[in-house]
Amino acid sequence: MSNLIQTGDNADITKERRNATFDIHDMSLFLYGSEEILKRRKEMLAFVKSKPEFNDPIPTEFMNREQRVDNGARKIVAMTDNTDEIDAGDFFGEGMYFQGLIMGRDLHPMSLHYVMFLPTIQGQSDDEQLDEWLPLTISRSFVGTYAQTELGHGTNLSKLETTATYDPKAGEFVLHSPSITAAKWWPGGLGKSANVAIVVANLYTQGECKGPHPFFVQLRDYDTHEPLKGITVGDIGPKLGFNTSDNGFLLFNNFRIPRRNMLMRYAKVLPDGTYIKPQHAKLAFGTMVFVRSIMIKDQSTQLAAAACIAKRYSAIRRQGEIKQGAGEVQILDYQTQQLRIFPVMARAFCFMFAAYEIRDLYMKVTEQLGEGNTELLPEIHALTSGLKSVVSYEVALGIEQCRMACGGHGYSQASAFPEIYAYAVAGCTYEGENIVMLLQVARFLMKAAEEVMNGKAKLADICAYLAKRGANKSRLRTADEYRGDVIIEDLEHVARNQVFRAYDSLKRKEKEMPSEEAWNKTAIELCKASRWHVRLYLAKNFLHKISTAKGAIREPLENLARLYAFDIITSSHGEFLRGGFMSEAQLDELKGGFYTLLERLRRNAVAIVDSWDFDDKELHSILGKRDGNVYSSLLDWAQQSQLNRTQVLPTFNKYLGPMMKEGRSKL
Ligand SMILES: CCCCCCCC/C=C\CCCCCCCCCCCCCCCC(=O)SCCNC(=O)CCNC(=O)[C@H](O)C(C)(C)COP(=O)(O)OP(=O)(O)OC[C@H]1O[C@@H](n2cnc3c(N)ncnc32)[C@H](O)[C@@H]1OP(=O)(O)O
Ligand SMILES: Cc1cc2nc3c(=O)[nH]c(=O)nc-3n(C[C@H](O)[C@H](O)[C@H](O)COP(=O)(O)OP(=O)(O)OC[C@H]3O[C@@H](n4cnc5c(N)ncnc54)[C@H](O)[C@@H]3O)c2cc1C
Repeated sequence: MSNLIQTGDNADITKERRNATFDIHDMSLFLYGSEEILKRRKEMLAFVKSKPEFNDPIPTEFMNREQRVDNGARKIVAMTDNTDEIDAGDFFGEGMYFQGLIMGRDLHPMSLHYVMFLPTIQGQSDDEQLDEWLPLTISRSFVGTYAQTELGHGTNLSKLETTATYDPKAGEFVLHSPSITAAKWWPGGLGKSANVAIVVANLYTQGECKGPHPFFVQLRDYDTHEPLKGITVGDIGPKLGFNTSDNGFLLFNNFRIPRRNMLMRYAKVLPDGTYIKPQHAKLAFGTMVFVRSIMIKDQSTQLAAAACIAKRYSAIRRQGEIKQGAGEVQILDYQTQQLRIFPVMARAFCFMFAAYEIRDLYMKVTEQLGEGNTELLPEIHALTSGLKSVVSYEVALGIEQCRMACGGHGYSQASAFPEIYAYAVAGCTYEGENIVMLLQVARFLMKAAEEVMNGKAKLADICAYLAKRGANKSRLRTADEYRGDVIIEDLEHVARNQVFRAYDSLKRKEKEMPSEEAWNKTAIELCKASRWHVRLYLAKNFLHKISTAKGAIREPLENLARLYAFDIITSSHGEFLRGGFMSEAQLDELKGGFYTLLERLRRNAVAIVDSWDFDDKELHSILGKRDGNVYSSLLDWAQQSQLNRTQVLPTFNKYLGPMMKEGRSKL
C-alpha cells in the first residue's frame, strides 16, 4: 500500500495513500489481469527510461509542427529498432503500452503502418501475397498507410469515387481519381512519410462495379522518395490534435498496378477479369472492425489518465472552507468535485473490462473466420460499432469534465488535458463517425426485434434480453440492496422498451413512406435504442467482472460499479419513471444512494487511480504528478516556454514598445 509513497511527496497526497483501505498492487492485478503483465510493464518502463534516445529534447507542447514531425520520426525509428522488448504475441497489449511510453498521446509517421496497414496485409492478403508483403512490412522496408476516406466521402463507402478498373489485356488495374472530391483525404502518414498504401477503391471489372476493395499501391520511389508519375500527394495541414502525424491527400491519374496488387484472400479477380465473390460481402471491412475493437482499451486508458490527473490534483489543491475558520480544504472534499470526477473513474474501469471482453470475442471471430465460418461477423460488427461510439463519446465528455474540475490549471497544457482530449475525441470520428456506427447497431437490433415479434427468436446472447418478459415495476427497495441482477433487470427493461419503441415507430412509418425515409425519420429513436443496448452490455459486464473480485478490493470495486449504474439511471431518470416502472420515491432513494457512494469512494479516491499504474512518463502531466508537488513543477515547466528564452522579445521593439512610446509622447 505504501509503495507509491516517497520522502518529499506532498503531505496531502501521502495522507490519501496512507488512508486507503486496500493494497493498490492487488487492485492493479485485478485491473490488468496477471502478475506477469504487471512485471512486463515495469520491465518495459525501466527499459524506456534507460534509453536517452526516447526522450524529447524539450516538452512536445513547446514544439512547432515541423519539430513535432521530426521528433516523431526520430523516436518511432528508435522505438521500432527496439521492438524485441515487446512480446510479439501480445503486440497490441504490450505494443500499445510501449508505444504510449515513447510516443506519447499522438499519432506519428508510422501509426497507420502498424494500426491498419499491417493488419490489412495480415487479414486480407492470400498466402502468396502474405509471403511477399508481410516480411517487408515487419522489417520496415517500406512505410505504409490505409487510404480509404476521400474529400467527398468517408462514411458511405459504396460511393467512394476512386476507381480501380481492371484491364485484362495488360493484366493491370488502373487507379483513377475522377474528380477533386475523389482525393483520398485524412490517411495518417500519407502526406510525407508513407511510400506505400492500402488504397480502397471501387473495383470495376468486365464493365461492372463490384464495390470497394483493398489494393496494395506504391506511391513514392523507394530511393528518392519522390511521388511516382500519376500520383499527387501531400499533407492536409494542422488539426485539432495528432499534429505529429502527416495526415495526407492523394490523387491518382490513371495510375497502373499489377492485377496481383489487389488483396485477394477473400474476393479475387482472375486474369480474364472474372470476379470471384467473397464468402461474406463485408469481409473487406475487417481491419475497421479490428481497430474499433482495440480502440476501446486505448480510450479507457485515456479516460483513466484524465481521472488520475483530476483526482491527484484535487487531493493537493486547497481552496475555500467547508467549516468557517477550520482552514482551506482539499477540493476533493467537495461533493460537487466528487460528482465531477468519481463517475468518470467508474467509467474508465467499466470500459477497460469491456475492452478485455471485446478482445476475446475478436480473437474467437478471427479463429472462426480462419475456418471459413462468418456466423459471428454481424454480432462483432454491431458490438464493436456500438462500443466504439458510446465509449469514445463518454470518454471525450469525461476528459472535458476532469479538465473543468481542475479550474485554471486544467486549461494549461501542463495539465495534459488538452492533449488527452484532442487525442481521444478523434475516436468519435475516425473508424466510422459515431452516429453512423450507432445506426449500424440499430440495424442489428431491428432484425433481432423482428425475430422476437415473429416468435422465432434465436437471438445472439447479447440480445437475449429482448425476448424476455420482464416485470413492469422495478424491484428496487433500498439503495443499499440495489445490486447485481436487480440493476440489470431495470436496465434491461429500459433498453428493451426503447428498442421496441423504435421498432414500432419504424414499422408505423414504413406503412406511410419508403423504408429508407422511415429509417431516417426514426433515426433519433434508433440511436437511443443502440445507446441503451450498449450501456446495458457495459453495465452487465462490469457488474459481472467485479463479482469475481476477492478481498479488500471488492468493496471499492462494487462501489464503482454501482456508482456507474446509479449514475446512468439518475441522469436518465425519465426513462425509468415512464409507465410507472419506478416511482419518484424509488428515484429519490437511488439519488441518496448515489451520494452515499460518492462519500464511500472518497477515502480511496487516490489509491483507485494509483492502481492504474501510470508512471509520470506515461501520464505526462504536471497536475497529475505522482508526488503531488505540482506548484514547483508548474514553475519549472513554464520556464521552458520559448517566450522565456530572452527577457525582451522582438515584438517589444517592433510593435508594443513604439506604441507605448507614442502613447507616452502624446501625454
Ligand atoms: C514488428 C514491429 C513492431 C512494431 C511495434 C509497433 C508498436 C505499435 C503497436 C501498437 C499500436 C497500437 C495503438 C493502438 C491505439 C488505438 C488506436 C488509435 C489509433 C487510431 C488511428 C486512426 C486510424 C483511423 C483510420 C480510419 O479512420 S480508416 C477509415 C475508416 N472508415 C470508416 O470506418 C468508414 C465507416 N463506414 C463503414 O464502415 C460502412 O460504410 C458502413 C457505415 C458500415 C455502411 O456500409 P455499407 O453501406 O456497405 O453497408 P450497409 O448497407 O449499411 O450495410 C450492409 C450490411 O453490411 C453490414 N456491415 C457493414 N459493415 C460491416 C462490417 N464491417 N462487418 C460486418 N458486417 C458489416 C451491415 O450491418 C449490414 O448488414 P444487414 O444484415 O443489416 O444488411
Ligand atoms: C484524426 C483522424 C484520422 C483519420 N485517419 C484516417 C486514415 O488513416 N485513413 C482513412 O481512410 N481515413 C481516416 N480518417 C477519416 C475518418 O475515417 C472519417 O473522417 C470518418 O470515417 C467519418 O467520415 P466523414 O469524415 O466522411 O464524415 P461524414 O460521414 O461526412 O459525417 C458528417 C456528419 O454527417 C452525418 N452522417 C453521415 N452519414 C450519415 C447517415 N447515413 N445517417 C446519419 N448521419 C450521417 C454524421 O453523423 C456526421 O454528423 C481519419 C479521420 C480523423 C479525424
